[in-house]
Amino acid sequence: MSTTDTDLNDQYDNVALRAHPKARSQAVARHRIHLLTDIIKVEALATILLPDEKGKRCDACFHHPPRRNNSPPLKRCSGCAAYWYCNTRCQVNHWNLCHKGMCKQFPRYHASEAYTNLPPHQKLDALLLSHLVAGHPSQEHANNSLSTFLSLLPHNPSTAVHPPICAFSGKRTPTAEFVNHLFERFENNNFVIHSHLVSTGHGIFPLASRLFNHSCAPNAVVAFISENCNVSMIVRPLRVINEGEEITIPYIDPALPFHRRRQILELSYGFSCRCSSCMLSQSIRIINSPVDFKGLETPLIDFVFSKSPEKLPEAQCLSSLPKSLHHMLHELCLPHLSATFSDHSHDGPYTTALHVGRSLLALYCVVYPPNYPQIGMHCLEMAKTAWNKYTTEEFSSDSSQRFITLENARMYLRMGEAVLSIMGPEGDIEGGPLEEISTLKPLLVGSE
Ligand SMILES: C[S@@+](CC[C@H](N)C(=O)[O-])C[C@H]1O[C@@H](n2cnc3c(N)ncnc32)[C@H](O)[C@@H]1O
Repeated sequence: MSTTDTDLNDQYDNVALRAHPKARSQAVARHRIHLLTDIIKVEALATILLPDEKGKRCDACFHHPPRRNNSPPLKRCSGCAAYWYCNTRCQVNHWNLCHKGMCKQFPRYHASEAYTNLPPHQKLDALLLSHLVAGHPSQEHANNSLSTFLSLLPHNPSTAVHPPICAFSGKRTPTAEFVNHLFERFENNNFVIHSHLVSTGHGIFPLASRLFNHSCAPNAVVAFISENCNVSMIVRPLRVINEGEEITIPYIDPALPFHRRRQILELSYGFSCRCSSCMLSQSIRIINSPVDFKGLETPLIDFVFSKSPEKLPEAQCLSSLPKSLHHMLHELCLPHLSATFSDHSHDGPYTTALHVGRSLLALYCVVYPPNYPQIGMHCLEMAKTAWNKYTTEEFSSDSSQRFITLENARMYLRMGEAVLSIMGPEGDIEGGPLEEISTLKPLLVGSE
């Protein structure tokens, strides 16, 4: 173990670093970690909003002001007119974190050909790198967070050439070597910041990158919150994690088809995943010709909910998935179910939405570990769809059908609440799923 590992080991209550045969080190649980524990909280070293979010969220803490008439609008930086803040505190914090070093030069940089000709993903890297360098123009006086970032495994040390960054105004001009050194660590260490599964930006959270390896069957996930005029990441367990067990997070969506996951992990992160999910998926043969999923939906639902139609399974269903249902893992199946569900859950017919939505829920229980946030969010959507059906459709003579629909809405709300409470508050609290649950619950409970 390096000195950094030893330093890190002394600092955190829940996590210890151990050597790992392939990934340098791994984070293991110091003791049994229970649900609802914040395993670790890490403040961002640098962040960048996605272009669609600019002007809608605070550039410092990513807070999205509620859409109420009396809520104060975001304040715009009067220097560059391109950054927005909740209030003076956020503005001052961001100024000190990075904006001071680039405000003056930003409009010219943003309009330059060197920047505008970059493809979208490189623009994001260029801006994030500009933020990082503006706040940390050299290795001198590096704080803990920057030192940790510099200790991370680089992705492609020999080939990385940094994209054009915003000129820095300050005493020490950053050297190209230093900027490349930072950029080498971008691809395999940075995070997509999200609020309830919607991406809002990119960010650098060095300690989290240093600690957690990837698994497609992870036992923890990351959530992001606005705190102290900055964005913080919280790592939360999806289940009880035993003492000494490795704590893993997903770097990519575990629902992606196996071959796609393998490709991204090899290209962007430089390793082949050997997690239980990949080992199983490797042995599953899926035919490439178009498959009619329809005939398989009901057997899949029956298989996943065989113990109880009203309860989510306690274990991931992939390892016991019968061969006859393997085609449901075809790369077209999940996107097809998901698109059909979202079309019909908004515009109806709700009966179709609820049927397809149940198949999608069953498939989620195969590709995700229990308590994965997508499962909870989908259950909430199912509860809302059943409630829409209950309140808007004519049930004429058949009142038992109406009652079954209400019971279904209650069941999905219970399932969604159980999963999303494990995830806890994150992202936009106002209008977020936990708020939606507390609005919907009394309506469902009070109806007959
Ligand atoms: C964010 S870092 C994780 C921390 C890393 N273990 C360390 O010691 O700094 C990402 C890098 O760790 C390695 N890694 C992460 N998960 C891995 C896994 N499941 N198997 C092998 N290598 C892994 C890869 O080299 C990847 O590019």
